[in-house]
Amino acid sequence: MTASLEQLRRCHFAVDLGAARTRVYVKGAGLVVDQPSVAAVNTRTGALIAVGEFAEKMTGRTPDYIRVARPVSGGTVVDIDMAQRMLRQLLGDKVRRTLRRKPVLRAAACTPHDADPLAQRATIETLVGLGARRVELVDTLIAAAVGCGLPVEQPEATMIMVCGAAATQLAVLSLGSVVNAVRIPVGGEAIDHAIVQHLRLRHELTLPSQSVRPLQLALSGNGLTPHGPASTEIHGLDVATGLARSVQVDTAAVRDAIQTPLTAVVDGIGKVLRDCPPDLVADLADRGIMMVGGSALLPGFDQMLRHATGMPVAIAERPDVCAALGVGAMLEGRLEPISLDPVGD
Ligand SMILES: Nc1ncnc2c1ncn2[C@@H]1O[C@H](COP(=O)(O)OP(=O)(O)OP(=O)(O)O)[C@@H](O)[C@H]1O
Repeated sequence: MTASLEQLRRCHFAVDLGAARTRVYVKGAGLVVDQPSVAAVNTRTGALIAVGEFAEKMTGRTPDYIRVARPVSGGTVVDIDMAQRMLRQLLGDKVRRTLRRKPVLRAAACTPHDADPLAQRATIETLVGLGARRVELVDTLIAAAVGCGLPVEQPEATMIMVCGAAATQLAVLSLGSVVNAVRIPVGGEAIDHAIVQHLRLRHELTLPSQSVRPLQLALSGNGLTPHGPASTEIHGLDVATGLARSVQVDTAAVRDAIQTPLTAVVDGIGKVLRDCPPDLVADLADRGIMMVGGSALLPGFDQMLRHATGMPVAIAERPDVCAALGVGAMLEGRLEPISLDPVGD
């Protein structure tokens, strides 16, 4: 599915439409958009009121006539029209004018490794609606690996773990291709959800829908590991009375609450390694796993994986924007193509 480096070099901009955030890389200008994938619409007039950070702030605080929409769900564009309007607004007039000047506008887009043809079509249509005459698709796993500087083009194994909002994708790469990959439908959202449920059931506390990142609150410091704080104070609303209340939450209990989603991720690592050729697995014992994606920032997640797998685990320098920077590097021609042409007899 991944386009060739030659095709990507001819693209003018690249888009990574994620369930949580949208990133746009414009050739020659760098990362110009990194905003939540959210749009707010006036349902009476159909007009777009806000996009990105501001629209996200509106979530849960809107009157009847304003709808806050998320056009991307589970890594797939579910509302093409809304995604186009959101992207147009996020790009702004200046960037759009620059792109419009290209005689044949070419775009690249990151797509999950296992995206089905319908999901791929939806991404392509979204960008065609923005004026792109050709759209190249790039596997998010490869883009992220390039973005964090892994030597993907070498004949040695590298393991990348893209920890997104809706899903975690894991792959072993070698010679510029995916050798084996899995997609686990567990990401930052599932972990947040597990904590919200825990607070509701154990402490009868609800958290305002979007104002706080429940995870950050509950796991302040290094809460995912036993070395973190023993308890942490959380502010929320009492389930029964609706009044504001604060509780001391035991971090060990929170750790247990998120064990189920995190176990699925550990199982995924085992699954990828089991189906890999032994030589590549041997490479990985030294090289380990590289974590990218926003959820890689979950405090202590890397230590937990290190403990569970016994492998070295590292977090990329800018984990959240790796995929966008990786596809950007391909657009700028910073990646040398590997030659796998027949060498002759
Ligand atoms: N510092 C942090 N600590 C914990 N979680 C974080 C942090 N920063 C971001 N996240 C989580 O990372 C997720 C967003 O990651 P990212 O931007 O990679 O997602 P995405 O690319 O939009 O998602 P997907 O790849 O699933 O479509 C959110 O669930 C968010 O809660």
